[in-house]
Amino acid sequence: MSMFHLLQLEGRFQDNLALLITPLLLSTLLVVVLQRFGFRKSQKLPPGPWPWPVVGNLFMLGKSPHTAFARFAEQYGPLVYLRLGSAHTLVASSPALAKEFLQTQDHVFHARPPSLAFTILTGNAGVAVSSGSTLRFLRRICVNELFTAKRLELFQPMRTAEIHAMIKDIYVEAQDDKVIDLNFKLASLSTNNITQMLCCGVGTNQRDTRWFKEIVDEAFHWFGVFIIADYIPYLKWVTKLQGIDASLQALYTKLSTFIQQIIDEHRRNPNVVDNDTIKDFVDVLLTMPQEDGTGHLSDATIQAIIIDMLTAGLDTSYVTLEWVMAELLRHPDIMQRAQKELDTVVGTNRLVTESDLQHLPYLQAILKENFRIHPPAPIMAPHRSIQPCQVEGYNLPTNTQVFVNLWAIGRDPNVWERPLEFDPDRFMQHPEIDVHGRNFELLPFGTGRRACPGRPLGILFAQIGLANLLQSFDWTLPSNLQEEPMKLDMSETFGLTVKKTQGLCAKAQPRLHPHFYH
Ligand code: HEM
Repeated sequence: MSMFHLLQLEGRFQDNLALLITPLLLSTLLVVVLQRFGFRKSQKLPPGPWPWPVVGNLFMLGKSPHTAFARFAEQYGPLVYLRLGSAHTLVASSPALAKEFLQTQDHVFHARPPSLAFTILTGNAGVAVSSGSTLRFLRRICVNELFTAKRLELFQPMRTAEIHAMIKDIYVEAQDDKVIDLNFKLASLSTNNITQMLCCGVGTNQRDTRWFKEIVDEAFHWFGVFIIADYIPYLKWVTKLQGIDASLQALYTKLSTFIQQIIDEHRRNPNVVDNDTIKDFVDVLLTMPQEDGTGHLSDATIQAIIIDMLTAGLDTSYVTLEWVMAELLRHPDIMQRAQKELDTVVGTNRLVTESDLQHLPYLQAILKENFRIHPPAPIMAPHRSIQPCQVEGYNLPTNTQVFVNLWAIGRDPNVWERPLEFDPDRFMQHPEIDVHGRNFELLPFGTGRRACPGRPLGILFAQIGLANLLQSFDWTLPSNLQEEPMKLDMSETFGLTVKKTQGLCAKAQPRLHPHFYH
């Protein structure tokens, strides 16, 4: 999760600029004086571009903040100071600085900046907007109850059934020589997998999961809208005038009403709780006590956790598979080597299973390489300091927000040899580098108190999804690109997660005996 909901730019800032001009001009005179002669003069700050009055450096971010941040790092060094509206902002673009903010000073930088969209859409509860003891409590639930190895194993039949259904679908289309819309197939797979595990394990149907995707897409739209009040709080009234609060409230009502129906349904028909019965997360959450150890979690808290997981988990999971398939289509030699590994370890007389994954080091190296060059959440989600602190000799005030630019670190020639080359062998030579938050040069899931709680599922889903796609089919690009695969368009669209601008399409040739596809 990427969870750029807390940044909310997606390039729409410029589109909304006209709406903001009048209030900005009115405010400028006052703020320019405070800004020029206030904070910046009294503090020695890291280098960075000069901020404009009121808006600061916001307008310099354009449609791809991660690449703009990388350009600033080239110009000013790995620690850059920006002013986004009135928010003191740092961008960290080196493994050493990632370690400083996410490990050494994790106790200071573990809060999140305020976000109107996220506050309203989660009912101001849940993991992403919490802090202090509530945050610790909710994260304990995620780590100790929801994403445990045992729980993930219980959901294995569901995951396998969904993946096999997708493989069968692709087989049918491949028989008709159709070009496969991988973007759509992978997004549907991720939606079904996550919604079933969260709350649709029982009692709901395909219509419900499709509905989820629609409403989550609507929420994503809002996470991508630039909301001026997040950056310049005294302009809250502009946001109200634009009707943003009301629209967000209406969406929240729709989302929470639907999830409440699911909670009520689970309450009426509780699933048997034992090792042989698959329970979804709502079932688990209904049994959990409150923070003080009494009673049960409130419905509002359960709703917020489910909304957190939906928004953070759906897109991150499928874009990982889409980017890695795009890289493999550009590098047929790497795809063939991964298939050879599958044929050697698993063979062609049975389908790959999750227990095979640990024996597939090259497949794992491919995914690490993909996380390096295409981190789904390229600037993570912003962290905010809860007290004044010192970093590299600079005195930073409370409420300084920091972005760790994973995208820039992954492409930095000082960190990686030939950084723009897709070469999984770098991780075959260094298998000790993993994505579990111990190696600061590769942090696709973050690390520390705010690290992604869904990491075990994110990794598992990517590995088993990729293994099945490669074992079941030979993949090639559509005919116009077959001769020159490197011409495949790899442009990115920034948002909650960075997506391929053009959804991936490819041709599939079955590799296994036909009975495996039925
Ligand atoms: C490939 C898949 C995924 C990637 C790359 C990913 C990445 C991330 C990153 C970078 C963060 C922010 C970490 C930070 O700020 O320090 C995050 C947060 C989060 N992720 Fe994931 N994620 C993935 C899948 C998932 C899944 C499947 C779920 C749940 C179903 C999930 C739930 C969350 C939640 C709830 C947070 C917020 C944590 C907090 O604010 O304390 N993620 N994720």
